[in-house]
Amino acid sequence: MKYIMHYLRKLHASSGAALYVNVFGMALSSLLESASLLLLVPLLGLIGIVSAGAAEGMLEKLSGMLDGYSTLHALFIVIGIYLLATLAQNLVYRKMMIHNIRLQQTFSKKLRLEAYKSLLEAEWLFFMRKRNTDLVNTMTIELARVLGAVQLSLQLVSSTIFTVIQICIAVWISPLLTLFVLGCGLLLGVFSGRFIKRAKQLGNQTSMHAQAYLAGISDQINGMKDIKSNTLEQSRLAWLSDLTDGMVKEQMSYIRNRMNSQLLYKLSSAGLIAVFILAGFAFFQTQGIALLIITIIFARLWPRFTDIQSNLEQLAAKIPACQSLYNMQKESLHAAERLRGESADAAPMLLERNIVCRDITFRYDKGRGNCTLRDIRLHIPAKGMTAVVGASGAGKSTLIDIIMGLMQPDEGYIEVDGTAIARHNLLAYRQAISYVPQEPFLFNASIRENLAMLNLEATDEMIWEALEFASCAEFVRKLPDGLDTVIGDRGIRLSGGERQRLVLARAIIRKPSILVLDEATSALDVENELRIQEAIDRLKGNMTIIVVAHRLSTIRNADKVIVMEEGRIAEEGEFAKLAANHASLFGQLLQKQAELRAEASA
Ligand SMILES: Nc1ncnc2c1ncn2[C@@H]1O[C@H](COP(=O)(O)OP(=O)(O)OP(=O)(O)O)[C@@H](O)[C@H]1O
Repeated sequence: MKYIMHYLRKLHASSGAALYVNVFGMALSSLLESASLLLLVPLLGLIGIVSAGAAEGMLEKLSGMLDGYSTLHALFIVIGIYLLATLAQNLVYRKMMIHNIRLQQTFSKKLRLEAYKSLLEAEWLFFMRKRNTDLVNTMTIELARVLGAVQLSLQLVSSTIFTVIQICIAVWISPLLTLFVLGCGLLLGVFSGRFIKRAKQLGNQTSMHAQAYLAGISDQINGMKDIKSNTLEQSRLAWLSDLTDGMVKEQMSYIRNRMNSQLLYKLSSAGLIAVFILAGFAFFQTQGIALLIITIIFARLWPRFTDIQSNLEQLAAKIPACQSLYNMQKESLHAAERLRGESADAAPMLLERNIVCRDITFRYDKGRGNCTLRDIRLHIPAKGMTAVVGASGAGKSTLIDIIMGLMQPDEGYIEVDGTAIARHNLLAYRQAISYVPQEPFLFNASIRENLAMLNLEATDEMIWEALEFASCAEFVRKLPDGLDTVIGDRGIRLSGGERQRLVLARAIIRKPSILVLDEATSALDVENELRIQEAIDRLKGNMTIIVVAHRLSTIRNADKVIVMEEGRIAEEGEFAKLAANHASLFGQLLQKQAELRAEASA
């Protein structure tokens, strides 16, 4: 319940007084509905279904008010009041429903924004530790279930208010009989506790299945080429079949649990009505018309008990989703970068002299395990091209993430032109960097939008200039919609090389002081690679370029090469000098690549 209360408190904070207006409106609607029901008493007396003498106590008073009128007039008055009460109830109900949806939608927007903001503000390490699809699952399926839980809670409050009002009226008419029925209801509530518990267990399974499904299906759709080329279709179908078997079982258990509880409620409802009609006559001396009214009230009230029970079960099944969103927000807030005193549009830092790594040490598993980077002392000259090379797992990407300010070192720090990078200037530093990742990522939008995202003031002229620079203007010109062509998941398909060059154009349009390319040429053929090389050479001298390279042929023009080995800098210097020393690690790496290339072309 703690997790649901957390989101209800948020709803309260988001809606303020409007929430009380809603609850009050729902209560008013119930009251009007009950009032119109009560008018049936004199109405029935007037039209002679029951004799007027049968109405006693408060029923007598109601009928008594109409004493001075002729039967026809009294009938019109009662029907008029009945119609007015019904009209008022429906108008209030309509208004409240619209109000309710507005509250829900506002809250839904607020919750989505808040959850996404907490994710966006989390440090990069948080994302490295999480499975992407788990985050996607929480932000989509689980978040929708949380909104469902909040809606159910509101329904529960309104059902409870309605029920309480109806009970009050029933108590007014016949306290003893009402207490008797309530006693039975409570007893039933105690029995049905196990249905709610079971629903919560099944809700946990729903969350687990949704997580496994999303993770598996997105992995497999991303890896479809591997599946097809390795003929894994049957095994993947078997995986899905097993998973869906589990889902079917869980859904069947859930529906069985719900149907069982409803069966219990419905049977006991029929039994109860029979018992209290008999008891009304036998023990409580309730008069015919009062008994009729109580019967009507309880015939309407009992389904509300069933609704409350059903809402509680559905709510219990959604608790795991609330817990999952709560935990994600808590963890991401805990991992927030806590940048100090900087707004998101901080002016980019200018790099004039150098970037220096001062004795940097870093571990992924804090306090445990080996250091991924150890005592890194490094000097990256401004406006030059620096290449980072090394065997797989040597720590190249980790070093780049630290140099880009995405991860903070455990020891040591980064210095830019003699100023240490810390929380107060981290954002300005990052604004100075553009990054071309290993796997080129493009947003699901037009080419123009993709490029303008990094420079809101970019004109078409600037966009074409960047495209020319990255050697992609030619193929963009050939596209039917030119700059308006939609790319990304739902857009046209581009080759790896074309995507890579577009990402490079996007990086350039920002006119960054520092350009970081993580194996940016890995997806390119020889011709494209050469064109990219030319683009990078053109950029040399204008900005500081840091390249993580696997293909050593692409870094021949680097001003400085850094060779990494097991988290340390093993060698550094000019390409030609390092290459000339065949005994050096770099010399060996070159040798190995030359052999591999020779084998491949043989
Ligand atoms: N998120 C992570 N959590 C724990 N360890 C990690 C994580 N990412 C990388 N490592 C480990 O840190 C070491 C350095 O990894 P890194 O990715 O920096 O190497 P790399 O030189 O870039 O490798 P590659 O060329 O294969 O990309 C490796 O041993 C790797 O297993």
